[in-house]
Amino acid sequence: MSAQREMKEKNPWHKPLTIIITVIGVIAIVALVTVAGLQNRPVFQKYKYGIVLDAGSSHTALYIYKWPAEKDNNTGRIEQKHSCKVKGKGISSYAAVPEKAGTSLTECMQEAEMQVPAWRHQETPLYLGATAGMRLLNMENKVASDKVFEAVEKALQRFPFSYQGARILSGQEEGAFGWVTVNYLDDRLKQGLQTTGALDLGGASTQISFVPHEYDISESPSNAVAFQLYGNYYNLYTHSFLCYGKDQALRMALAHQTRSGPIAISDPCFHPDYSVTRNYNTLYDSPCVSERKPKVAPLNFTHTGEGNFLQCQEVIRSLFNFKSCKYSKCSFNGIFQPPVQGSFGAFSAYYFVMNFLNLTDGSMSLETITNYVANYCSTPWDQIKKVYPDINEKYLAEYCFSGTYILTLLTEGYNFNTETFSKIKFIKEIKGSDAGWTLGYMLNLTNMIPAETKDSPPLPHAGYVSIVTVIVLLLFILVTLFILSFRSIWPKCSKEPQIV
Ligand SMILES: Nc1ncnc2c1ncn2[C@@H]1O[C@H](COP(=O)(O)OP(=O)(O)OP(=O)(O)O)[C@@H](O)[C@H]1O
Repeated sequence: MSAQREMKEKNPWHKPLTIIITVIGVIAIVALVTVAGLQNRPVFQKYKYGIVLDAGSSHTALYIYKWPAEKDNNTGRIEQKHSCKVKGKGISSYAAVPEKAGTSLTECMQEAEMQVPAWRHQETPLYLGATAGMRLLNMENKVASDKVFEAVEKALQRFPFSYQGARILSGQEEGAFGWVTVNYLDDRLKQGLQTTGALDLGGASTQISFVPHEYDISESPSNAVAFQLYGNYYNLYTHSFLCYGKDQALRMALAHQTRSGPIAISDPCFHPDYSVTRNYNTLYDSPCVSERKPKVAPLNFTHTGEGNFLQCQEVIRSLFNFKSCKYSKCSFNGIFQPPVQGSFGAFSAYYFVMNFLNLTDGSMSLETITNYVANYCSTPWDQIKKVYPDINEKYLAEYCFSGTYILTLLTEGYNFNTETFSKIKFIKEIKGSDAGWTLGYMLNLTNMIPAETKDSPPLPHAGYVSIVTVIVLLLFILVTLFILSFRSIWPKCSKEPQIV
């Protein structure tokens, strides 16, 4: 009782001051936390956009990408917002009527106008990249190729976007940008993780790209691409085989079988009972086979199926030259290739074909997959048509060839074995964005991947609020202690101490 009394005597202002400090403190904390919370709440997300047209040999596709506007400085995550498949064939097929190459793009471009907010149109970059179809047309007929580009440019410039040009990508660019796309979408570049290789099977060319172990780039400099991304260095091996996309490979396989100009062939890569009439001129109308056209041949030949996987592999093997290699190691046709290494993402036709055959599971061994394809090939054509009535008949007829081609290319061409094959994932997209070269191409042209700076992500909202709260609490305690330590010089309160 007397101790309490003593306290009161010593701290006559003790109680009111404590209450005032507490009230002010609580108000300050509530105010600060509220302000911190409200201020840091993400504002209505605004996006920027970029458009890339992939003018492939078989068709053209339009991709729209978007990224948060406030993170324009290399830190925002870019994702695919929309894609549009242009109706009809690839732009190279319009060599005889170039204007149609331009008009064919109209529908998808109109879709892009709807997809990108109007107030962003003028600042949205628009690119067109052409791949193997135009590479072949350019080799075959440069004038026709230029005319197609002229028509395409004219058509694209009519739209309100920021047109950045149309050009043919080199095979090396196609391979390297496909690799960038896969690793960017997987977040491997930013985090400096081990990268994934990229396998792309188009209609007219195919690409393989990966970062090999102990890679001596001087052995074949034309296959090396050096990158510095997010502060990490990569020595990428990449090669593009022109004419080894699945459509041109099929042409080569048919050319091999019709080299003597027969009136009919029995093809092991097509189903038993399959039979169509094909035209010699149409078959040999490609730089991939034109030189092999038989001197004497009828107008047409009958193409019938046999459905024999092993014999089909024999035909496909004849498309690869394994004889000459001036390097320490080659894939085929005398092209340098270090041993395949690590995991791979296989996309485009690799995915279309393996997905149709139900072989994208990942748990299936190479042997199981091979047996499945062999069994599929031997199934009669009538039966196949009955089981898959809704599948495009051209694709359906070719899955036996395509499946066999994929397995032969991977195992005998690139030297994947049972173990390394199991590290291939057949993919269409990653986190909602299609796998392919287009995203990597745009990232490069818009400088969206910094070479040096490592990204340090901003503090998440909850972390920010917690830190502000802790700082406020600490400040509050500090101020209280400070005030209390000066209590002896604090002016006396109105009430005189009562001495009882
Ligand atoms: N659902 C499908 N089933 C089977 N094949 C398909 C399917 N869809 C597309 N294809 C074929 O897959 C191949 C690859 O298609 P993709 O669009 O990747 O090639 P591209 O870009 O036209 O060719 P390139 O890259 O060589 O210029 C083409 O031959 C195409 O016709």
